[in-house]
Amino acid sequence: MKIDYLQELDEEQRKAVLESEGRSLVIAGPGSGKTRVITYKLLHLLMNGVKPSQILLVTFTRAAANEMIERAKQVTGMDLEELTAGTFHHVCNLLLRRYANRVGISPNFTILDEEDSLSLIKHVRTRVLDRIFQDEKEKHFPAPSILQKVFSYSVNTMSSLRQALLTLYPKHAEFEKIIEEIYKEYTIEKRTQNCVDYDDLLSLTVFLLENDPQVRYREASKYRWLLVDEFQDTNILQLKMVDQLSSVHKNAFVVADDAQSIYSFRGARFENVKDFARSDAKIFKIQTNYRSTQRIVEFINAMIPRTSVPKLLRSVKPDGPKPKVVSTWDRASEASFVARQILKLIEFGYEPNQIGILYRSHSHSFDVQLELTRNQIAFRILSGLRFTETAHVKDVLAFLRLLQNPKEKVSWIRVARLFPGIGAKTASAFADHASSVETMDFQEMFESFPLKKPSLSRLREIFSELMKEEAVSKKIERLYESFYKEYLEENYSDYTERQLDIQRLIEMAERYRSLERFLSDLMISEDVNQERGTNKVTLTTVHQAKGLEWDVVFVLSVNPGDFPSYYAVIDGKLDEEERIFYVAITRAKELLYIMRQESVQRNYFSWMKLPDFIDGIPRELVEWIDATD
Ligand SMILES: Nc1ncnc2c1ncn2[C@@H]1O[C@H](COP(=O)(O)OP(=O)(O)OP(=O)(O)O)[C@@H](O)[C@H]1O
Repeated sequence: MKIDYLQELDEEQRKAVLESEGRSLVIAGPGSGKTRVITYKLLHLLMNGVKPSQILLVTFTRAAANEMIERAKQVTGMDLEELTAGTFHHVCNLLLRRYANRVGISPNFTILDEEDSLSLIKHVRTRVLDRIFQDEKEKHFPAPSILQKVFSYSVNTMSSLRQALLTLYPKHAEFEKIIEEIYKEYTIEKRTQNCVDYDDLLSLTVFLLENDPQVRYREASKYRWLLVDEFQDTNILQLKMVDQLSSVHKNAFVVADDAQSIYSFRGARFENVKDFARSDAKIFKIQTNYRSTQRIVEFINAMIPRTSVPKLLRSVKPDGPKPKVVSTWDRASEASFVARQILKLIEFGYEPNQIGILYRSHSHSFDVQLELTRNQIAFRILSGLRFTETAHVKDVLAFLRLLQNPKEKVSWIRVARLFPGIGAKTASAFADHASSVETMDFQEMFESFPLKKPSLSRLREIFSELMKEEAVSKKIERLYESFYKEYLEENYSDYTERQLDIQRLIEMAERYRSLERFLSDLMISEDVNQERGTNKVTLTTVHQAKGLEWDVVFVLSVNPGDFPSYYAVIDGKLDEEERIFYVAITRAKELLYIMRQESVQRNYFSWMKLPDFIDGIPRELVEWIDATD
């Protein structure tokens, strides 16, 4: 039995399993079998006398832990009930149930999920603002979702609220004191209600282990081995936990691909891998790539992020075509190239579900969504809602739909509610009125409505402005500039992404003369996909593609400003952008297309001289395709 399982490992993997002891770091390349190594380490420990109760296995998701345990059960035939396994949050919960009193809560505490925590923040925020501003409304004060992000970032990076605010939302720095007050009251609320949020689970555990040597010793003595997967995405609190819980037996086996650390916005700390390596850890590298063909692996080797531990991946797969860099003219021609190519690939025998379209930002996929729909190619989207379903695109479309059909109630209710002082009741009353009056004229509709409110006058003005514009794109532009841009800033923490979506919608509208045609093209996209089965092309952001793979991968919009993202570059996060690009290209098994648009080079960001990933590609490793005509 022992011989069998070790033979399923290659030499580097076997060495990592057999020779690791004390603090050990397995630096793994993409597609090199990280899961296999950690599972076999677990097996190996169990087969060599370590009891299940002496092992702590920490994974990124609960499902990953379950899979590993199932495999270990199959091979060892052992009962593994006593093994502690799951995410960091799961482990924290177990510990805090035991020692809650020592951190000022009762063991029967309840856990708030993100939505619960958001509503508590909302409640506290209203109370504090009412107290400070009384009747005056402070309309520029950050929304509850922004506060939630700031609080969470500050906990997970162990930085002050001020630092978190300056990093994430410097434009709200003037409200620092009030935000601090809300945070304090939010914390008190949680304590008096005996509940904790996800971030508390981590921070209270670390606080407990750090400040109570007795508990630390008792808990750390239990575990002879700590096994941690996806270590590149841990934050500072999680690193501390690993150190604390391995402080007696000193056996911590962590697996990481530092080049795939892409969650810094959630507080993940890519430096954890380097800090761990520096702390006299034994280092193992696993560098055989079982996923991609030779040419793709050569390309991956050339594109390793500059800040990563050097690795040289070897491929075991037969040779295939070189990755392709395809120049198109703009988003529309990129989309039509991708759709045409997919039709050819399917004709050639590739299954749609073996094709992935990856992008840095959800908005980069809009034109492709439209083009796939036109070509009757079914797709599924992992990266969130279809763009016509996102709240902000729906808002804009509601205005346009009313311009086309002023009788449509749903859209009236939607647009009216965007304005302060208009609640559900007034919105419905106005919608009823608008759909029942004879006239199709907006001004008359507003004039004949008995209730007068400043917000309704503002809405009326907006419609009169929109009527003045002929072109569809100009209508959206006007709406955006005069009202909606500011609305997004005030209501969404991720407003920059949403603003980009609207700009993309404007670009798309530029290709249409008729409003009716534009709206129908956007709306019919739903139907085609619902009719099809599950064999669909996948559209996803690179973040959501983590751990996945496809035979064919298209990476969209590799243009300076799009990918690498403009916002990340100006925030000094180019290194993380390089890692995101690395994750994207390492998902491909056989064919890889890197798409770029020439028109974007020539206007937009060209004067800013933003970094360009295409410049860093060695010419001989790829095939260059000019599809600009
Ligand atoms: N020694 C091996 N021999 C044959 N196949 C292997 C071996 N080790 C791993 N594999 C296979 O390689 C593929 C990639 O493995 P896995 O998905 O675990 O990679 P990974 O390191 O998690 O990749 P990534 O981090 O890029 O998502 C899997 O299909 C796995 O079964």
